[in-house]
Amino acid sequence: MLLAIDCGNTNTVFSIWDGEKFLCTLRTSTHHARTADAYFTWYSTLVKHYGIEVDITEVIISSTVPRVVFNLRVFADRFFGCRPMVVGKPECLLPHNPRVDAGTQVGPDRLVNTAGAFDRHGGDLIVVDFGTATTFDVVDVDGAYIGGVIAPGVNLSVEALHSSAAALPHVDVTKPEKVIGTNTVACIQSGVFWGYVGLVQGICNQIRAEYGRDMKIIGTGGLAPLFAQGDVLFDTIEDDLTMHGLTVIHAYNKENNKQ
Ligand SMILES: Nc1ncnc2c1ncn2[C@@H]1O[C@H](COP(=O)(O)OP(=O)(O)O)[C@@H](O)[C@H]1O
Ligand SMILES: CC(C)(COP(=O)(O)O)[C@@H](O)C(=O)NCCC(=O)O
Ligand SMILES: [K+]
Repeated sequence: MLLAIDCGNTNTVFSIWDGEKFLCTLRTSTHHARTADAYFTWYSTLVKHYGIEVDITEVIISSTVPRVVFNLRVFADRFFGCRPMVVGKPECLLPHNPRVDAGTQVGPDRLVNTAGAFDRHGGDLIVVDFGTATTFDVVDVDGAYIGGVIAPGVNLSVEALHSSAAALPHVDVTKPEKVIGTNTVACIQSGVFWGYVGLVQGICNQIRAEYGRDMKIIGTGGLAPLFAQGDVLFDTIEDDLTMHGLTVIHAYNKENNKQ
């Protein structure tokens, strides 16, 4: 069985696969100081709770936080006796190499999103990932990541307003009924929600114009479903895109990586 780990700046998600069959997803917050033993305590409690028979033999990791990889490697080695594949390391092959400026360390989550999206949809894509940052990943016709956009994440913007303006409270991001807010909370919600709708539409239009071909837009990440409500921002929303990408890269390495 495969354990696929997607570690973002906010959340760490484990998903367990028996061949092509998806078994379960486990989610915790990301902390670089969490030890291998702490991961195992959390993991085994949940697996027991769900009553799943699990026998992990392989592990693949994508992490936007480099420091967590050490403890996840120890976790894989100590409890499953295996050496994980780590996306972004030279020994982990990608189905298509990115075409970006020399020396650029592309976020592994973006490489994984690209692989997952190309496997499902073919090329000419924009993947919009509403994580800690809001990223736009452009997938070329042949499946290569060719760059994109990094914008501040939705929750980061909310926190920045609250921490820098004394009279502004922290608000939950929801879709407001009206654009013109008639109280402080409604005004902030409107600014964040409609601001991001405009940001996504504007950036996707400009990417399309610069790229010069029609492109499909795929939404993913924690807050994507919120932005799908009623507005035609995406062609599809796929919460499992990063996990799917990890299984694609894992299978590609099994087939092509003989080291
Ligand atoms: N199901 C959800 N509903 C609402 N907010 C969510 C949900 N899942 C994640 N979030 C929030 O969305 C943001 C991005 O989450 P996530 O995609 O897990 O980020 P990352 O991959 O950067 O760790 C976080 O601030 C998180 O609190
Ligand atoms: C842009 C990101 C911070 C997004 O991370 P996330 O929001 O998923 O935690 C991450 O992909 C990253 O650290 N990228 C490195 C720079 C780059 O991709 O060009
Ligand atoms: K992410």
